[in-house]
Amino acid sequence: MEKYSFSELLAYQVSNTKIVNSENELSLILDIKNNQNFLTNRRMSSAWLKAIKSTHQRNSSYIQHANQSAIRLREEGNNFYSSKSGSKFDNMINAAQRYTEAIFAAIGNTEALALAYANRAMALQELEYYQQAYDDCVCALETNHYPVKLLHKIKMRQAFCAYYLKDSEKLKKHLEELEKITLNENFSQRVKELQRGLKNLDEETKIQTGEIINKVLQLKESTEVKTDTKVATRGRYMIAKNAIKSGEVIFSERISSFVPVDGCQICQQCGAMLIIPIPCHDCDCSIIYCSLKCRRNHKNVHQYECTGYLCRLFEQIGISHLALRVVLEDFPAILPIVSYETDIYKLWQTLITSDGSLYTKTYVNYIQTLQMVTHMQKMSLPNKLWFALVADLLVVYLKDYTNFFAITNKTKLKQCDWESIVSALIFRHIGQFIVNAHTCSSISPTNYDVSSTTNRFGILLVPHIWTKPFHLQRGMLHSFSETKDVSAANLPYLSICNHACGPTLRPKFSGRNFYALADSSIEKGAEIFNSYTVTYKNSLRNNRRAYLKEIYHFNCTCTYCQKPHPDKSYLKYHVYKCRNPTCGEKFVPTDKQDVSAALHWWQVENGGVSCTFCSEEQNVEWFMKFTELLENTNNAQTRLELFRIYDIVDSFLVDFHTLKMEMGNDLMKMLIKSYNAGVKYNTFELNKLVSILNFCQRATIDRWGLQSLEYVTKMSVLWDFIAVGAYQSTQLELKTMLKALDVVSDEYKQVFLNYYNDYLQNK
Ligand SMILES: C[S@@+](CC[C@H](N)C(=O)[O-])C[C@H]1O[C@@H](n2cnc3c(N)ncnc32)[C@H](O)[C@@H]1O
Repeated sequence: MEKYSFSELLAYQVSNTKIVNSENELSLILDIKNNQNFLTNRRMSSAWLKAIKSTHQRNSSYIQHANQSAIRLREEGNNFYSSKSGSKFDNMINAAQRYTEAIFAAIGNTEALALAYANRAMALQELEYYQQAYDDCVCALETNHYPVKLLHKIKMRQAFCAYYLKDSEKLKKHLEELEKITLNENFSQRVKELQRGLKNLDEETKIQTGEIINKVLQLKESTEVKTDTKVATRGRYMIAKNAIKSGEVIFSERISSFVPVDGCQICQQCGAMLIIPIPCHDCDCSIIYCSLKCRRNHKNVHQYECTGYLCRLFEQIGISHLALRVVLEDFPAILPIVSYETDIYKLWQTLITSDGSLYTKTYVNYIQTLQMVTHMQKMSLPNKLWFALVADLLVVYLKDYTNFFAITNKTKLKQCDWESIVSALIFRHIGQFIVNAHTCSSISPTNYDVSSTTNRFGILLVPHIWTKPFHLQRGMLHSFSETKDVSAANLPYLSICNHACGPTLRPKFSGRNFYALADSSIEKGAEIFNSYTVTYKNSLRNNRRAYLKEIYHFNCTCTYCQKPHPDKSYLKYHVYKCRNPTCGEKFVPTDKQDVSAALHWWQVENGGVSCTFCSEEQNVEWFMKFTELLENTNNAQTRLELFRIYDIVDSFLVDFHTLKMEMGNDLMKMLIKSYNAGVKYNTFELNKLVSILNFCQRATIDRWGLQSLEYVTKMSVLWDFIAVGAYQSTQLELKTMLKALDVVSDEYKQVFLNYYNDYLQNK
């Protein structure tokens, strides 16, 4: 079986299942079960899962090699820890980074792992990450391989961390533990010091960590849900109950379930990105947490997913992972309410019919998910079968590798019926998430790959950018000048919003909290629109329409799509002035085959652009030259040439042209790097720099608005130039820029605010 890939397995099973169309998810699952090839398919699924599991089984030479790597990395960390040269802070960062790599390299429950955690705790304490250091001590002890002779050291570290965290309860406990150990003079002295500290600790000032991001916030009073009875496809929609001002929160919602995308390094429980990772060794460090608290809170889910992560199952199933996650998180809560049912069909109706008894229990979150729209019925039978068989495969996984179905033991239905129900629920959620899942975007580090499988220590442990926890070095805010999709989430209330190509809301994702901010002033009674795709300022109507029709099954008739020139707002970012002296017309490149490629010719190999009036091919050699020169901005001559090219193209690329903005942004990023490397700019260069920065700001606001991640990432470069004294902003400008941070997650906002307070507010 191991020679089959996931898609080959599914394709074979689909071709092997001869059934007619069914009316709902449960009937299709039951039809599949009654099919004559069902047992063969099931055996294949089991064998395939077994095969991928054995592929990831570690042999003894792997284990030996892993432990050796862990020891070597820890020693590298020790060298940094005891280094006397260079900045102490960066040495500690480097040490903690190597210890983290040692943690990832080590095998679970070994001395190598215990020591890697214990040593990281030591570096993190120096770096003043006290809660993380405390958690590391616990992780070291949990391995049951921490050397007994060193126990006093780790207990002492816990006591110190507890003291700094102002946690008198824990401090007391660790002091009592230390009193039972025979200590030398030095350690006894430290215990006395801590005993004095305990007396002074004020319980009320206990530091709360990780709480901001975890606070449950739900705000829905300003909105109301209606149902369109005239245009059936529009279904439910949301309106504003009161007038809402631009930038205000329209509603907020707790993300009920999410899964990281592309192995993004985020805490599986709270979604935080700025973390010192604690991996799960049982699944080969495939997932991480920001704290032991999050690991504890996620246990009810991870106990069922750990083996799946170990054998890389979830990487292969895309959005179906979110469907499984929702069942794992939400199904156990409704089980006691529906466990009286003796008939599987009736049970299914209770689950999916909104006038059923379950739906009177408004406190049950899962019912909001169960109500979400699905277009599964509109899919072709082979497509439906594919998803149904993925759901069945996941049930086989739960059966073979977890004790998930033990929760159904004391119910009236048989386990095989519950298997069908769970399969049908996963299948239903897959259909729902095709049109309801939300992609969470976040600011992301530029010099650290958050999806890397080799570097998994996290941006907080990258040297030469931080001065203390969450405070950056001057000129280093551009380390956060990119955005990335980090997770796929279930947000049933946001899912009620219908689509418009110019949305009324701006999403803000912060850990597990979601906020819908008003894009502009909203009148009482106006509909709240989300955008399911790229907005009208960033895409062509036909492309959007085709996508919305194919995935969401409706024809977009929003005000932007109905305008006489629906692409005008987008094409204005692609206007050229013909270089042919006898022509000189303004034109937008076009191509019958592929308009997008014609508009973005610089991203296409050997791409070029021709005037649509005189057909003259325009000279674009400068673009290659510009890109090449960007590599060497430390050189004064190169910079002069870059500014010269930028000036020349200014008259060719009209107004807020996309390419002119991209070139400006790239140039600014390279120039701040050069500045940090010691390059000083003369007055001519500073003037150029200011004018390009101004242009990029205006162009970004025109296209994405001030409250957008796009703007904040550009602002990060601008703030660097302000911080180093190369650009001056008025107080009003600074205030406006601070407002833009409303759209950023709380953890990144804190980094930006710290930067502002450290380097900008007195400029
Ligand atoms: C995320 S749901 C939105 C909420 C949905 N109306 C409901 O009743 O739950 C997406 C689905 O709503 C419908 N929809 C969303 N926006 C629409 C629009 N502008 N016009 C028509 N139908 C729309 C489509 O059926 C689409 O697949």
